[in-house]
Amino acid sequence: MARKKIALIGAGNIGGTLAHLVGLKELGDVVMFDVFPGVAAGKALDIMQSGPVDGFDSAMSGSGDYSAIAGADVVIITAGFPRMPGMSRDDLVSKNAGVIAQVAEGVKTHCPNAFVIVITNPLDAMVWVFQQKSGLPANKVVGMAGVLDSSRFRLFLAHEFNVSVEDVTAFVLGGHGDTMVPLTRYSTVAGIPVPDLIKMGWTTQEKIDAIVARTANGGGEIVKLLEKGSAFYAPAASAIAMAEAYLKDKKRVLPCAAWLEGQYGIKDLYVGVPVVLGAGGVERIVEIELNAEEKAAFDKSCGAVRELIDASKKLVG
Ligand SMILES: NC(=O)c1ccc[n+]([C@@H]2O[C@H](COP(=O)([O-])OP(=O)(O)OC[C@H]3O[C@@H](n4cnc5c(N)ncnc54)[C@H](O)[C@@H]3O)[C@@H](O)[C@H]2O)c1
Ligand SMILES: O=C(O)C[C@H](O)C(=O)O
Repeated sequence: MARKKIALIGAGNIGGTLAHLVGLKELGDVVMFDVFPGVAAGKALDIMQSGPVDGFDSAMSGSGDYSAIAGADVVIITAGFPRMPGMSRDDLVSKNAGVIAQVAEGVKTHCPNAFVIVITNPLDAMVWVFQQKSGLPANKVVGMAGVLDSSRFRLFLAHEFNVSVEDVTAFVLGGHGDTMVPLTRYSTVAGIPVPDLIKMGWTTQEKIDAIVARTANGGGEIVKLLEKGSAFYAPAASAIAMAEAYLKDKKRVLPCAAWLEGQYGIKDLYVGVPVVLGAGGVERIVEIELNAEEKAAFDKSCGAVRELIDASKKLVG
C-alpha cells in the first residue's frame, strides 16, 4: 500500500515539529509548503536525514509551489503569524485571514479530497475562513485547539493530584481564546469526576479554580516565556493525534473546532466541541449535557467567535 501524503502548509515552528512527528510515527510522506520555500525544503531535508537514525522512511520535501501538495490525504495548516507578548490571539485576525484565504485556494485546487486541520490563530475564525473559501465539506475541515487546551488541563490536574497524566481525562470546550470553557464536571482521574475528588479531600475548589484559570491562559503563559512566538511542541502533538485518528480510522473522541448545525443550540459556527474523528472526518458531534453555568460560559465563548468571524468577513468577504 502506498504511503499516505501529508501536506503541511507553513514550515515554521509548528510545521517543522509536525514533519518530525509524522516521520517518527511513520504516518506517511510529507510535503511542506511555505512562502519561504528554502526554509520548507531545508527543514524537510534535515528531518529526512534523521530517518536512518530513527528508523523511518518517510519522504520529505519542501516547496513554494502549491502543485506540490497535489493529491494530499491530510493537510495541516499553520501558515500565518504567531502572536508576540502583549498581543491576544484575536489581534492576529487582520494578518492571518488573508493568508488562510490564499491557502484555501491552493488546497481547493490541488487536494479537495483531503482531511484538513487548521491550526492558525485566531483558530475558530480561521477554520471558518478556510471552509468558506475552499468550499470543502465541513465534516472534512476541523480546527485544532481543544486537544491542546485539554492536554494542558490534564497536565495541571495530574500535577495537582500527583498521578499519571495517562489517568486524567479532561475536556475544554468553546472558542480557543480567553473565553474557553474547561469543563471540571467532565474531567476525571481514572473515571472519578473532579467535583467528587474535591469532596474526597484530594484538592480544594480554590485550587481547581486556579488550574482552570491557568489552562485558559496556557498559551499566553508560554508566549510570555518565549518572548518571540508561541507554543509549538504540544500544538504539533495535538494535531498529529487528530491526523492519526483520521488516517487510522481510530474513531477517537477529541475536542475539535467543528461545524455546528444546531447542536448545543448553535448554528453555522465553528467552535470547540467533542467529536468522533475517524475515516469519515468528523463522524459525530458529541452533545454532552451542560448545566446553566456551563451553557452560559459556552454561549459567551461562541459570541466571541462570532465577533471574530464578522471581522474576518470584512477582511476577506
Ligand atoms: N490552534 C492552536 O492551538 C495554536 C497553537 C499554537 C500556535 N497556533 C498558531 O499557529 C500559527 C503558526 O504558528 P508557528 O509557531 O508555527 O509560527 P511560525 O511563524 O513559526 O510559522 C508560520 C509559517 O507560516 C509561513 N507563512 C506565512 N504566510 C504564509 C502564506 N501566505 N502561505 C504559506 N506560508 C506562510 C511563514 O513563512 C512561517 O514559516 C500561528 O498563527 C499561531 O498563533 C495555534
Ligand atoms: O497562545 C498562542 O498564541 C498560541 C496557541 O493558541 C496556544 O494556545 O499555545
